Amino acid sequence: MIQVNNLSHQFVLGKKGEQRLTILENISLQVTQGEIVAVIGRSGSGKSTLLNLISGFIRPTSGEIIIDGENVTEFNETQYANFRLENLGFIFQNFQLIPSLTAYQNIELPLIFKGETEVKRKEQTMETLKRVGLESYKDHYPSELSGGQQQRVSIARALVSNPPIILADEPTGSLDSETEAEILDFINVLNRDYGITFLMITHDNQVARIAHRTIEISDGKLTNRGQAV
Ligand SMILES: Nc1ncnc2c1ncn2[C@@H]1O[C@H](COP(=O)(O)OP(=O)(O)OP(=O)(O)O)[C@@H](O)[C@H]1O
Repeated sequence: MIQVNNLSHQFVLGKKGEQRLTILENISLQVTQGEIVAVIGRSGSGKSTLLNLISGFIRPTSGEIIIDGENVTEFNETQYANFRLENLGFIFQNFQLIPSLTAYQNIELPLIFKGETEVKRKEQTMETLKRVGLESYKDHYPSELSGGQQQRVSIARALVSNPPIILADEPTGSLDSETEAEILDFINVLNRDYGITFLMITHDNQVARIAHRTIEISDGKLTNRGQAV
């Protein structure tokens, strides 16, 4: 489903680009359909960089990324943006909801970007709101929701266009432990019932608990930690 081959990334620093910082070196990994894979590693080890490379928000110095049989490394920006809309959902630690939009409007956004009709948008947004159990909160603004509810809205936004893969950067990083457990159970259900593949960054053992497999980044390289307990 996601195949990363010999991926390396250097950030170019300095006004004249005189300095190069190697973050990832010859990384290869595979995530198969229906897996929940956790990426762990100390702060600054390159976990977010790996996710940003897979998402196409930054481009690798070398190597290739194949998602669902497509060599996305060869895509131009427009092709990548379209591919993201169809295939990838995103969940972030700080939810990244738009404060001036209601829960409903935040969830509807990817469908507007996809150019769906109003009728289809309404149908899919309402169905997704039900799936995350927030129907009665649809007209609430993010500031009127708890952290867990905000993360549910952001999960709904990731789910609304039915992507086969969700990339999550510390999805429970700003939640208390009880809400974290609830969101993790929910991710587990989405994986089990809908077969959604999750690639999740975490430095939290709780998150690694629901993962089928854990990968560790250290010194720019990967170590596969095998099956989680
Ligand atoms: N745009 C950039 N330009 C230069 N260096 C960057 C850039 N983005 C990240 N870095 C550096 O790359 C390294 C890896 O950053 P990254 O955010 O991928 O780490 P991380 O493992 O996700 O960290 P954390 O757990 O703290 O979120 C860090 O040293 C960071 O300072």
